[in-house]
Amino acid sequence: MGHASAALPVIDLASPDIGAATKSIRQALVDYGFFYVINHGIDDALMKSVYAESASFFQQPMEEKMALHKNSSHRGYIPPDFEGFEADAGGKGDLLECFHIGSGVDGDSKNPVNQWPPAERFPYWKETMKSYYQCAMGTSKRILSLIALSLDLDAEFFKPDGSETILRPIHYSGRAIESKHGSDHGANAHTDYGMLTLLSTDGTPGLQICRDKDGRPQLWEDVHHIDGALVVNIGDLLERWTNNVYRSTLHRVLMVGKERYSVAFFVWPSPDMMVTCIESCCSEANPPRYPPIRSDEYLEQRLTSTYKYK
Ligand SMILES: O=C(O)CCC(=O)C(=O)O
Ligand SMILES: [Fe+2]
Repeated sequence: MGHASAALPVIDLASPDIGAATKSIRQALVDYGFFYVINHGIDDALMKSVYAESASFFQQPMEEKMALHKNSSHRGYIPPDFEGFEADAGGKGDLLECFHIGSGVDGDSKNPVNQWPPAERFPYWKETMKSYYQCAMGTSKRILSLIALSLDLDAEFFKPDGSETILRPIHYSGRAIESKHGSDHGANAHTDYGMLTLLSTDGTPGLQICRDKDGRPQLWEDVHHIDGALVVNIGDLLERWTNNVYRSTLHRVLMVGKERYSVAFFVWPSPDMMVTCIESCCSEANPPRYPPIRSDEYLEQRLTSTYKYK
């Protein structure tokens, strides 16, 4: 693609050497805000089923998909050109289409906000997505323990309870559709908002990171695909929590003239968690840059400025 490839570290989640894994994660998050994980515990067969279900949903006519249009709980189908990421240059929409599935997948009847494709036509959709959600949550917790240890915190510090976590199957058509904002990117340059993102792709290239968002010209590096590995990155909330010691890195997805599927999993802390500068990330010489904020307040602020829906 004519770009340099990012030399992201590969973290082996099955390694018994926790000290070494913790050290590599720290370095990765200081340098890139991104890394790969292998031996992550998500079964290959499950992964394939998620892609198969995702493809069968997105291949439907637009009217069928729009019947599950994103609701006021931000769950459901999001058509192309709908999101306007704050970080993008001219308010252009993304060409991707995606589907948001949140908690409540664990049978939480207090939170019945998810939408599901009709079971007659999609008999395995819900079960498949539920299984993936649970596996990805397990993997995320293991990664978050290592991140906590890398910050001299208790391994259980981040305690995601899943209530704000989102599973998001994504489809890029590969065609440059007629966009009302003139976008030509699958996903425009953005940072993720939350704590941690787990990303799986079908191997089609397009994902790029920019380590210095203020550099001109911006330098973009390809994140190449490693079979069986997941890409992990942190979001703005964790950057803020670490007083900018760990980086929430700008990334985007270019259209390469080929259809592309990916599956993102965005992990948030519990809604009532106070995000207060982590002790090992500040000192007298480097005082906290941000006031404390509740995790749910921060999420609300970010969502309100991203989505144009009413
Ligand atoms: O599809 C991808 O590879 C990246 C998606 C992404 O960055 C996002 O959904 O936030
Ligand atoms: Fe992202």
